[in-house]
Amino acid sequence: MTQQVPTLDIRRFATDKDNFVAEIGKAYTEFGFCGISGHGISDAVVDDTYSAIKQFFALPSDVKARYYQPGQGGARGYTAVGVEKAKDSNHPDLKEFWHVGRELDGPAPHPSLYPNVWPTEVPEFKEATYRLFMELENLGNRVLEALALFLDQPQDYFADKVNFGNSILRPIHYPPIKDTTTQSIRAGQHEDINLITLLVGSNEAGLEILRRDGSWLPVTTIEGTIVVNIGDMLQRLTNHVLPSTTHRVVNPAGSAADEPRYSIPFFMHPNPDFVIETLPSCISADRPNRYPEPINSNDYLLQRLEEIGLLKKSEK
Ligand SMILES: O=C(O)CCC(=O)C(=O)O
Ligand SMILES: [Fe+2]
Repeated sequence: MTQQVPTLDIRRFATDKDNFVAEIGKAYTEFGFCGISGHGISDAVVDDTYSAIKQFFALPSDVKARYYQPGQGGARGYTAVGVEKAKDSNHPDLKEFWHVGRELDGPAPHPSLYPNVWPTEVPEFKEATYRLFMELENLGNRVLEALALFLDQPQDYFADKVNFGNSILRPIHYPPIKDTTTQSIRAGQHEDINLITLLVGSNEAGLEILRRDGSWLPVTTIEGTIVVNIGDMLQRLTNHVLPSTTHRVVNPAGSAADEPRYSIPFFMHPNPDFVIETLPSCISADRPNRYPEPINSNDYLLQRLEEIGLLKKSEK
């Protein structure tokens, strides 16, 4: 059977709400991933961000390294190749990345909402990436509204749980692969930690999701589609009604290994003090509560950052 991650036009959430909610729910229960078209984020916003991040990643390593922020678990600024690895893997991922967090008007409502740092070498970096951050957050809020209805919650269920979310935009550069005998891959198989992830740039080959039968399914979407997937925090909140699907980015074969790959996931997080407690509507006789112990989102995040090598025990 040929399978493909479905794509849905989010404009139908306004015009054909009930069917849209049922279809997005089906896409996520089956795949944990769904392509979103009709999102209204312009090519210019995306292109400006790609142009800025490519300029940054092209800088000398020692210049980039100055933007590493010790003790934050990579929460803001730059993280070099060889630092992050998938949980339970011994081989670090073949990628470097930058994290943009939420800009705040006043004092941070939680210490984990660190201030941003910006690369002075690329003056347009801040405006371009933060514009994309805001537009993706907007889109993420609409996806969460649809998911709230699918979960028998009020449409605005997530609104006051994500308004100070510790969300991050992660521009990633996967450099050309020089050592083709490496045991590492671009991104080892993993599940995302957060509520939902919105991925811009999924048109480039490499992303694959793990199906229940153990096979890997490449995610291919048409240009302009934003891929949105469920992370572990939402999987936990929904008692696995919405599954967080394992995925990876594989190394390209042949001469394609000489080409870099760029992508920009936006990890949407709840407010740091949000307590993840299984939704009663997701518990039944057939689906007993897997998580009787609620957990604070920030504690959950710190535990997970340590597992993937971004935070050392002593820094917690
Ligand atoms: O680069 C991609 O396509 C996916 C990246 C990813 O899965 C991640 O950073 O969590
Ligand atoms: Fe991921």
